[in-house]
Amino acid sequence: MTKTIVAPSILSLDYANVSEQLKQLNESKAEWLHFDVMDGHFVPNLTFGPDLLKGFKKCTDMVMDVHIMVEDPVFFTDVFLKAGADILTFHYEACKDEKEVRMICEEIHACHAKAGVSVKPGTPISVLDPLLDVIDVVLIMSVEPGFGGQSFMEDMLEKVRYIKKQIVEQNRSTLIEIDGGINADTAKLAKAAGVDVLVAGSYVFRNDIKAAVESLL
Ligand SMILES: O=C(CO)[C@@H](O)[C@H](O)COP(=O)(O)O
Repeated sequence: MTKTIVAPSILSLDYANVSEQLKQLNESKAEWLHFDVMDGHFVPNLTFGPDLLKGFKKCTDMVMDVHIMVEDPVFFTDVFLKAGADILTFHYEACKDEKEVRMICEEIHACHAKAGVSVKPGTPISVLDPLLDVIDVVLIMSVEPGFGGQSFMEDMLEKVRYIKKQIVEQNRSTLIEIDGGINADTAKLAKAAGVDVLVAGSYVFRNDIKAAVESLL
């Protein structure tokens, strides 16, 4: 059986209680911290900038899994790599063409970070087939990006099964990450379909953090 990684999404963190929640995260089995960057254009919400990422990096050794939901991935890639992203995931839909996706992934690699590419629910996952050689993490959105607390779209599991098959056939080590509506029940479905990394926001932060993380593994 392959190992599952849990990546709590700080979108749902209680910002009146940050240090206590970070302490609990550091004591939990979560290995990645999912940092959602939204520009108010690509998605209808506005979130965090690079200074916050720098701050979090000082408080935890967790892998910084930065997901940029932005219209201009070229500009923001550079900004968040400099701020310390370990994994930088951008959206396929925000790129002009396949060539641009490849170029951004190569820029991320040149900064010794891992490259992730995400697809919204309406985008066919097969668009990533010819790009798997440069993608370290495929991030499948299982809700419309923008907000935490939405319901899991079960039909996204078909995308997981499809891309898993491609990864195996192409003999790649690309990880599959899923984001949106993850709880103990949907995590089981996602893992059975082939997901390696579970992003969970409201489920983790609305419950006992350590127990919630453990229930996803
Ligand atoms: O990127 C997003 C939403 O756009 C996610 O990372 C959410 O933060 C996940 O939240 P839950 O669905 O787990 O509450």
